[in-house]
Amino acid sequence: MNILDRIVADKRIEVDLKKSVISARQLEKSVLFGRSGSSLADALRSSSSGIIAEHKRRSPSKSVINQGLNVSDVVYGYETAGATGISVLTDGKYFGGSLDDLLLARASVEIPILRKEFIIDEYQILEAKAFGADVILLIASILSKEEIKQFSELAKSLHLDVLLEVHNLEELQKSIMPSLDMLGVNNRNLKTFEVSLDTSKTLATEIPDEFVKVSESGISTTAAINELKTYGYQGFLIGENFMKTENPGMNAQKFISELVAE
Ligand SMILES: O=C(O)c1ccccc1NCC(=O)[C@H](O)[C@H](O)COP(=O)(O)O
Repeated sequence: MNILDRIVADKRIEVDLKKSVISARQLEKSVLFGRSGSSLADALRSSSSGIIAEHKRRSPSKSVINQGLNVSDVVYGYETAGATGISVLTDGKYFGGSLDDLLLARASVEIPILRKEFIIDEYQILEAKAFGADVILLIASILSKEEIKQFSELAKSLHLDVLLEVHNLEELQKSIMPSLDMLGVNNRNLKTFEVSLDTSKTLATEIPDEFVKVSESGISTTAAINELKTYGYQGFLIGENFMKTENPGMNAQKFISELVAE
């Protein structure tokens, strides 16, 4: 079994257990469920940096990245640095994240927040809304076309943006539908962990113009972003490059200042 299959198998067990503790009805009663979110896609269309800065403690490909930081400090640092959006990993077992991280992030920043999660059930979309997210991630390789449609339509009905992630042409072709806002190309193969920015470059022309294009993973230089911009990308998801330092917010500030000055 590859790591992605393992993550998804564990996620199914986790979601079934959670449903028995907090019902969907209870999630819908949360104060944040009624909050009108802000659109990451709109923010990216008018942003000069396009940076979506991620809170990421560890990962299957790198194990520990940075476990000693306070999520509120990190995301506030990102917002102050000029990030256009924030990504918060909520998976516990493989990434050391939690829904509490999402809640604390929501309490700390105004800019759009992406719940970075392996969504395989509508329940997780209700959770995203109840814990303050503005955007959900759907990963094409773990979902059928019907699930992508069902989940993205539910998200839109809750006024959440949808970022659909692909890694190859087949995933892209099966996924294109009007209920998506952003198409993300993950430069990391989630089964082998191989990373290449060429993945974003190759798939760029296949993404219809109505979707905001987001390049994800393995981005560590402003030069890489300037090159990806020539392929039409407006969003750039960066985790490890910021999180591996003592002060991710300060690191992001330096990076974004350099980017917008070029
Ligand atoms: O990052 C991993 O090792 C990973 C492994 C398996 C599934 C997903 C994984 N990462 C999720 C992400 O998409 C990244 O956290 C995100 O794009 C940021 O990437 P990076 O800038 O390379 O940290």
